[in-house]
Amino acid sequence: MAALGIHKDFLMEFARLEKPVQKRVHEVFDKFQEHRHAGLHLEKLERARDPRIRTIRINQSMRGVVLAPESGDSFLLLKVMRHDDAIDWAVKHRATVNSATQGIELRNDVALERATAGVQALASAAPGDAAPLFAHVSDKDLTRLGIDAELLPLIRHLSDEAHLDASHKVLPEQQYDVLAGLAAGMEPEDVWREVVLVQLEQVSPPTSPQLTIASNGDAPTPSAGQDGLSAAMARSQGRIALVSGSDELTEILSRPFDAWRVFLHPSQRKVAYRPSYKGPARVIGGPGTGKTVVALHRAFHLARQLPADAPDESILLTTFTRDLAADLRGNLELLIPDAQMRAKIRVVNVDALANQIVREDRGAPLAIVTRQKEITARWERIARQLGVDFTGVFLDQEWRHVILAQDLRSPEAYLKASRSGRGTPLGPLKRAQVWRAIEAFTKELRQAGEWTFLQVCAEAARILEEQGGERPYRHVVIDEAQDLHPTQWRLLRALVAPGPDDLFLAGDTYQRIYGNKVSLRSLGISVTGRSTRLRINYRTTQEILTWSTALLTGERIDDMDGGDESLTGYRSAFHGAPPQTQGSSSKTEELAGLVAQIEDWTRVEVSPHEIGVAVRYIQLGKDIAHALEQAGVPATVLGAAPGTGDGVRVGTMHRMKGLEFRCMAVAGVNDGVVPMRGAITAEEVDPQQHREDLLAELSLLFVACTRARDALRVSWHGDPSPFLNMVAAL
Ligand SMILES: Nc1ncnc2c1ncn2[C@@H]1O[C@H](COP(=O)(O)OP(=O)(O)OP(=O)(O)O)[C@@H](O)[C@H]1O
Repeated sequence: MAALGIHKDFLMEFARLEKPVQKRVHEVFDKFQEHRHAGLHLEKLERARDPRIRTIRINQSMRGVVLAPESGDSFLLLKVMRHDDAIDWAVKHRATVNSATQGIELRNDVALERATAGVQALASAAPGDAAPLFAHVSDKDLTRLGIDAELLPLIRHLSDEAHLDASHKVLPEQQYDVLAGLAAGMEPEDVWREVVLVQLEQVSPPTSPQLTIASNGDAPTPSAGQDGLSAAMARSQGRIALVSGSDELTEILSRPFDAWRVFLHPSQRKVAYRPSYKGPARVIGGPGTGKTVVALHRAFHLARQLPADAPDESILLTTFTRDLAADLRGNLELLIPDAQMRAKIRVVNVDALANQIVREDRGAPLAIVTRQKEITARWERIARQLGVDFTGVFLDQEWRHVILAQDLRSPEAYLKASRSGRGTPLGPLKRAQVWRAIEAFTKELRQAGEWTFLQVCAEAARILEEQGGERPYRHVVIDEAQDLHPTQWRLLRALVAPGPDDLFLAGDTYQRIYGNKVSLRSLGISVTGRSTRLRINYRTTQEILTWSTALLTGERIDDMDGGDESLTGYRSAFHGAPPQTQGSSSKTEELAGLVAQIEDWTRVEVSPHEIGVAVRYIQLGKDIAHALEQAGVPATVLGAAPGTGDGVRVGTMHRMKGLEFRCMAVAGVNDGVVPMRGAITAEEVDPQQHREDLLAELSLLFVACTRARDALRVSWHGDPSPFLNMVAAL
């Protein structure tokens, strides 16, 4: 049986080709099963380091590079390039099999030899005092992790991480992954488990999306009878997609930019396509590590596992906001072209779902009080009327973080409740006063027929619990889990019966921006032993990641499960320019500099819609959009009154959550604005809440900065935000 593999690089290069050339590439490889027998015109090259690497004519100027062994029926599309570049690439490269994972790796022999000679010459000319980067790892361990003897002379001379990064291009990718893990401080045993074993475990995956994208059928698994190349291709998931036929080739090539549909990293695939979890499971990881991608694939996997008679919308895929839910819906369409299969998954944000449950129960629409300012003002008025000495902010926080969070329904329950997480102790008398204020506040809402969002969630959970019986969903998949309030968790818990594959969560507590802290265990959701961390960032360059991570260094962040989170070991798959920081003396000057930068970006072929601008408050965003429009650059303010929807996307930092942009500017990062003075509880009111609020503001800046793919610019006018002190030394 002929097998065709597509290397990730091939798809990336294909994506950048003009449409007619793409069409031609498609024609050349379409019906590859028949062609192979008829003999694809694969040309051998003289002087090639690897005689199995051949080229094929696409058109006058472009050639494909293909790995095609002498015997056997399989071939692998490696590159598609301009004629001379393709020949040059093809003669210098060699395909080998990694000794640990048995997957295919590619190496540029010529560059590798040159780099090795270079470091050796340098080391003998100027021997340094410092220990080499991998002095602590034995040859035996390196070999066990798949580092081959040929590479050791180079690796043993690497002096630091920057040196390793500089060698990235000449190292075979799997071996680089191993070395990057060791350089980040991981023990060889951890690298074995997280980098090598995940790959080995997938030698015979039960099913994989790359094989089922078009057919949704089961994947052929490599067997001993197939030739070595096809087995090695199957062991290279994450880099090579196996294609089962012409339809599947068409499907993959139809959306080449969306590589996440096809190429999951083994660590992502392992989580998403695990046949079953005994109970709630979750994926964690820093920004851009593909948590949303994994959540989408998990939903797909669960949909495929449903029994044939399962009704539509048996699975819920949910998240925090309506905008994020809309993004998930769009991406699900890309991942699952089959509309019938897609119909098994309902995508809706938690609040909208809660609203629907309560609305249907009452038979009437609900009036929701959405504006936080109005809610605080009501608390202030009630405190005055009752003559109690609490601020509106304090009462609102006590209601949300203690009473609603623990679902306290009586003054007795509140009197006994733990208030851990709150910084001001409250004796019985004070608690009685708070309870009176809460009764007055909720009574007023009830009489006006009004609700807050959290009340709606609490009510929806209560309705489901009281109904008992069958739960509305078989599986619930949750993205941006770090921001959900305990009330929302109680609703999610009530939506699905406890059992295998009930809940699947994706989240990152470093990105918590709404101050909703939870302990999953206390909510009856135990993920112990079913939590996996992703470490490779696919969005942001290493330079932007290092800079942004420094903002949060030293902060203690919980992991929602009784432990602490850590940012160690994260790394990016790309490199680029370091972030720029720019201070100005006035707002006018800052805006002029920002507009000039955006104009520069658009001059180097970045489309306006690939540029994002994040600000802490919307008015500044409107001013920036206005300044851009005046300079002739189209701009849209996200979430504002309907505009054209084109151009540079300008929005609040909150609104940027979950989005990404090729070039990102974070503007107005001034003292007093970031953190926003009004959003921070005074230390005298509640010292613990004060710290939590500061942390949420810091996370907000972190979220905004990590939306950048290639370029990040952070600017301010007047005094810079004190948060920037943490990165000033970088
Ligand atoms: N295996 C992959 N191959 C190629 N691209 C990937 C892969 N995994 C993720 N990506 C891409 O990386 C980017 C980040 O992915 P995603 O949004 O899922 O990350 P995330 O962890 O949810 O990020 P955040 O927490 O910052 O919102 C997206 O553009 C996604 O398409």
